[in-house]
Amino acid sequence: MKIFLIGFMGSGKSTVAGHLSKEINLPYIEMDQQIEEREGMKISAMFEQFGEKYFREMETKFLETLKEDAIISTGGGVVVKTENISHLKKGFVVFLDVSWEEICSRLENDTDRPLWRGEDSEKKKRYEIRLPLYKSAADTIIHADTKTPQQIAREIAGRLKQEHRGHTNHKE
Ligand SMILES: Nc1ncnc2c1ncn2[C@@H]1O[C@H](COP(=O)(O)OP(=O)(O)OP(=O)(O)O)[C@@H](O)[C@H]1O
Ligand SMILES: O=C(O)C1=C[C@@H](O)[C@@H](O)[C@H](O)C1
Ligand SMILES: [Mg+2]
Repeated sequence: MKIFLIGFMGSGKSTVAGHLSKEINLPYIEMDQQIEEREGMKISAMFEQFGEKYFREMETKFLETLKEDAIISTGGGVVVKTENISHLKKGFVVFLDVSWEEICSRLENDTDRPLWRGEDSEKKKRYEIRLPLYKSAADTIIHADTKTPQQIAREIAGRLKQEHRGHTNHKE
């Protein structure tokens, strides 16, 4: 089974993926990192040299070619292309829903994320545009503002069990 963690930059996808991996004993993949390895360059350099559109194409290519079962910590912008959402739908999609205020506090000193730069109003606009996209792509939504990464991982594991029971019941 593929479990996709989706959410805005700083929502905790990478952190939670590590905990969930231990909780359910499934390896986790860092989508951004895999793209960097394939392309042999950092995402920030990709944005600078080839632009965002190129990077978005690399995200689609990653999803198209993903074979193994794993927990996938996706890139924060994976939902901006409709085509990507149909790939996500082949797995179980978990949206880590974190408020704008909490995102800002978590990323206060971040300098590494190419789209976490510039005017606050631009960043907030991006967040607001994406919120409904994350929600509609999700099979389940976790409110993740005030819980620890471990608590969130356990909650996801619980929802996966529910999902599994649901499928089993349908067959009966
Ligand atoms: N549940 C949490 N509570 C408090 N802080 C958290 C929580 N989850 C993650 N963080 C912190 O928030 C920051 C961002 O987390 P993380 O890198 O996991 O987010 P991300 O969703 O993977 O971001 P990106 O999409 O940019 O890769 C980190 O400093 C992390 O330690
Ligand atoms: O929110 C976004 O669009 C991005 C988030 C990061 O995970 C990276 O995938 C990249 O920096 C773009
Ligand atoms: Mg991450």
